[in-house]
Amino acid sequence: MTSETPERTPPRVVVGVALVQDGRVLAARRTRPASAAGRWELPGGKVEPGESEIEAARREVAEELGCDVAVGRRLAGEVELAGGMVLRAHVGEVVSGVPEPTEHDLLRWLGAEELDTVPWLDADRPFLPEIAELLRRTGSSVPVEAHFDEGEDAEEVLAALHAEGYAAYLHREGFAGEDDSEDRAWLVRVEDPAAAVRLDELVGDVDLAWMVEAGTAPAAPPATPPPLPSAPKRLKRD
Ligand SMILES: Nc1nc2c([nH]c(=O)n2[C@H]2C[C@H](O)[C@@H](COP(=O)(O)OP(=O)(O)OP(=O)(O)O)O2)c(=O)[nH]1
Repeated sequence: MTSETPERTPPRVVVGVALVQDGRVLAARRTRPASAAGRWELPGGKVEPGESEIEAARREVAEELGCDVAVGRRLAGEVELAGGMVLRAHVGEVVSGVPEPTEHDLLRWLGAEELDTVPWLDADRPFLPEIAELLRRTGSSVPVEAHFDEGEDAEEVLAALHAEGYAAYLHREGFAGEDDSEDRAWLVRVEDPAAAVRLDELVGDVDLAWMVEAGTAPAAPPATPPPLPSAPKRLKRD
C-alpha cells in the first residue's frame, strides 16, 4: 500500500448465528424494515465497537430470543450488505433457555431438506449449503467419535465438552489381537448431535485429531481406564 492509497473504513460486521439442535437450524422471520419483513434470517445483529463477533452474537441472540447460546466456528465466507456492512455467520447452540422471539414474529427449526421452504434474506442464501451439510452430518442420532493420537488432547477436549454440559466419554481404540496399548488411539464419543457439532469444532483446533464414524468400539469406558497424562496442554485456537 502506498501513502497515496486512501484509507478504507473496514466494513461493519453483522453476525448471524446458525443455532443447531437435533439436526435442525433455527430460522427467524423479520418484521422490519418493510423491505425485509416476512423474510427469514439467522438471529444476530451488528457487532458494536470493542465487541468480538462471538460476544455480539451472544448478546444479540439473548436480546432477540431470550436464551443463552454458545457460539462456535465461523461458516465460510462473508456477504456484502448495503450500507458498508458485511454478513458473517457462526455455528451455535442454545445452552440455556428456550428461544422466544422478541423482535421476530415467527421462529422455525428447519432440517437440511427444509431450508428452501422459507424465503431467506438474499444475503443468507450463500451460507445455506454449508448449514445443510452440517445438519446432515450431525442430524442423525448415530454416535459420533473423534480420533486423537495424543491422550492429553483427548482428555482436554473431553473436559471442555463436560464443562459445557455435554455428555461425552473417552475410550481407547480396540485393535483385534493388539496388546501394545501405546499403539492405540484415543476416542472421544458423543451421541447428541449438538455435542457432535461442538466436538467437531474442538477437533478442528487439534493437530493430530479428526472425526471418525463411530464403529463397534465399546459404548462405555473400560472398567480400569488406562492412565492419562496429567499436565494440561492448551488447545490451539485462533
Ligand atoms: N441479524 C441478521 N441480520 C441480517 C441477516 N441477513 C441480513 O442481510 N441481515 C441484515 C439485516 C440488517 O440490514 C442488518 C442487521 O440488522 P439488525 O437489525 O438485525 O441488527 P441490529 O439489531 O444490531 O440493528 P439495530 O436494530 O440496532 O439497528 O443485516 C441475518 O441473517 N441476521
